[in-house]
Amino acid sequence: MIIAPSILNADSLNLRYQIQEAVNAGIVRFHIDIMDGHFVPNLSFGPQLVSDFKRDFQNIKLEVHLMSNNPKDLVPMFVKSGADIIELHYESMSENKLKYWINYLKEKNVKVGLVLNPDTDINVVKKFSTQIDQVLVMSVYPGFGGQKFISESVVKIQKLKEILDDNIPIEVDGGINEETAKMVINVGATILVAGSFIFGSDNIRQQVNKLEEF
Ligand SMILES: O=C(CO)[C@H](O)[C@H](O)COP(=O)(O)O
Ligand SMILES: [Co+2]
Repeated sequence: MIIAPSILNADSLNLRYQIQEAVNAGIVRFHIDIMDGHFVPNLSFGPQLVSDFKRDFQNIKLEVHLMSNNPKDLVPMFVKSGADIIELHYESMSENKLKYWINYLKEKNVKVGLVLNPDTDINVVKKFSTQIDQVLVMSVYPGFGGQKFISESVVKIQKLKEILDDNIPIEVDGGINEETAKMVINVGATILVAGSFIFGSDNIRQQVNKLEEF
């Protein structure tokens, strides 16, 4: 099981210290939410954050959750910034464009995740399953941290597990806490994104430990 903390709701002015605390608690991968103010009604980080992060935490893997319908400008930027994994929303572009960008990332040796919004049919993954490295199931509507976990996500993950090859891990993003983590792990999720549960507390190590118990 991998825990990928989302720094979306971390304290921007104390980011380095909060990241370091999570690393000290054993975290080896972070989730960077990129919001473009268009595909989702919020703004977050840019490629500079990713390159600074990679410069100062060289052993840490970064997954970029790209919430944008402007892949043409943003995908190359985040490849250049050093992202290890780029996660593209099924809903953000046509299937042909998605195939194009998945191939582009493969050629650049960047791993690819396919992201599904809460209302998206899980069967769409079948069209991409030979090309992707992981699937990210959104358990909230994308755009903001700190939302409530959508409980229907559990059945969705269970069904996705049945149609996906075992070598494609399922990641879950949104509203993850001790209870919801247990629910999604029980049905086959192996990567958990957790934002406010980890950074909304004064004790980051303790929050990481709580999720790592499973
Ligand atoms: O993609 C996201 C929102 O669009 C975030 O990754 C997600 O919301 C994590 O935050 P939290 O754990 O607080 O729900
Ligand atoms: Co995210």
